[in-house]
Amino acid sequence: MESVNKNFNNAHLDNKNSNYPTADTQSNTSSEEDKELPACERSLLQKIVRTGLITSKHDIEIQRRDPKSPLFSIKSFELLKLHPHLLKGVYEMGYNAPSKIQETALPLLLANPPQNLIAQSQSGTGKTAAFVLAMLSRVDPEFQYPQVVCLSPTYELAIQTGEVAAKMSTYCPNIRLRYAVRGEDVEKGSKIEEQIIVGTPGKVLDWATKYKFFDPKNIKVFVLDEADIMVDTQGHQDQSFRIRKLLPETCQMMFFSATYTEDVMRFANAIAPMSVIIRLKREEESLDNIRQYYVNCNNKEDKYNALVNIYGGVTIGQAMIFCQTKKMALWLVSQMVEQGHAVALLSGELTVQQRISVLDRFREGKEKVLVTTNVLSRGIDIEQVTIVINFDLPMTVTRDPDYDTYLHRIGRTGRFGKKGIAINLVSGSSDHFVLKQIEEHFSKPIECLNTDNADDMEKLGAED
Ligand SMILES: Nc1ncnc2c1ncn2[C@@H]1O[C@H](COP(=O)(O)OP(=O)(O)OP(=O)(O)O)[C@@H](O)[C@H]1O
Repeated sequence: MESVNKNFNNAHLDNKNSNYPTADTQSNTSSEEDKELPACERSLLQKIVRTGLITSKHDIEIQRRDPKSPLFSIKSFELLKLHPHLLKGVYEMGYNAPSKIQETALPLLLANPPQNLIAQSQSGTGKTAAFVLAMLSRVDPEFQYPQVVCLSPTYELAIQTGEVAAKMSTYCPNIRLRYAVRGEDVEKGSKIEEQIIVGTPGKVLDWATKYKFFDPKNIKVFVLDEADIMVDTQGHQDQSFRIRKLLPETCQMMFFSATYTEDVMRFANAIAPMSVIIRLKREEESLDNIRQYYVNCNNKEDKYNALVNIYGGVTIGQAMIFCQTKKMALWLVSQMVEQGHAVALLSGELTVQQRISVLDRFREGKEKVLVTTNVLSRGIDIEQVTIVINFDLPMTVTRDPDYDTYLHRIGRTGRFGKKGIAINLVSGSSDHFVLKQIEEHFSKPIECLNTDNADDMEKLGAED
């Protein structure tokens, strides 16, 4: 029998770049400034570029509905009494110990009788890995019909979840997964034999009700992922709820969200009543580990020269360069490419598939420099980036300092030992004024750097 990863014949895993939808996910290209990406795309790109866990200093907050049910946390995966093949898959993924959210979520998710769970923690804290492990553990591979349904807000996010399931179940050859996403079809009149369905709400609802490709009464686990994105998407809440109503009373509900707004909680309580609610406070970005500099420049050509000096002077790590407009980003990239530098450009007019491909290459180190606009200013955390350069300072439309964007561009979440360098290229008195305000706002010094001075440049490479 085939394992999960060998059985994604209804999806396009082999060539990420060939089948991603584009039309409805393209950004507006008409404006001069790139708009920020929609939440679902940000979430996807963040998953693509992330290479590790976001660890948290905070404690889990637990709101328990049923005081009789046991609640404990585990410090090792062994304590979960997983099937040995599943445990092997977990270790092979490099997960040595459970993350903070997993410590509390996993015993609950695997408990008998099954418990409903609502879990909220920021992206990157290990939610997907937690529910995928629970989904795989609950499957009975002896039976050839769907037992688990997992809903994701978009095609791409569903594929990401499926890929985690594929890896984790490498040694569980009898567990199989089916994608229920746009473009996938099941032969009319036939029944799905795979035990896990991962898909988008509309498609799953159609498969359950209109085509009856599977019997919802056999579903033991219902996962709703990225709930905050679901509530923002027209129709998803309603479709999810309609699916939920088809499921048996005993079905275990697992509800995951990166945020905890009123809308999300209303949705959560409708989907997963009588849940244990666990929350992990967001790890705030900070400038603590960042050395900040500014370089005096006369014009954009001067900025470019400064950049080339920095680029030549610092050989470690990777750099991200932020421009305020697409036009400026294009100009900068063309200059750098002309001089033979390997640079990548990420701007708003790219399709989802192009963005993924740019970020994949950057993450793999094929390009050392990524030039981007505000599309990436928020919520994308590329760990291996050691230098962030503000080719243009972040400003609001009224040309006031945009403190949030500054922090999001260069700040780091409290990951131990991650130092960074931020360099602001400033030209003209208004830039200087904005820089001064930024310095005062964060109460952190921004030092002057002369990129023509060898001693100054040496500072950049120094450890502290
Ligand atoms: N216990 C663990 N040990 C080490 N790495 C882990 C562990 N759990 C998850 N990871 C890794 O950490 C990263 C984030 O995990 P995961 O995708 O599960 O987080 P998430 O909270 O679901 O984030 P998102 O909301 O973006 O999906 C992934 O690269 C994942 O492989």
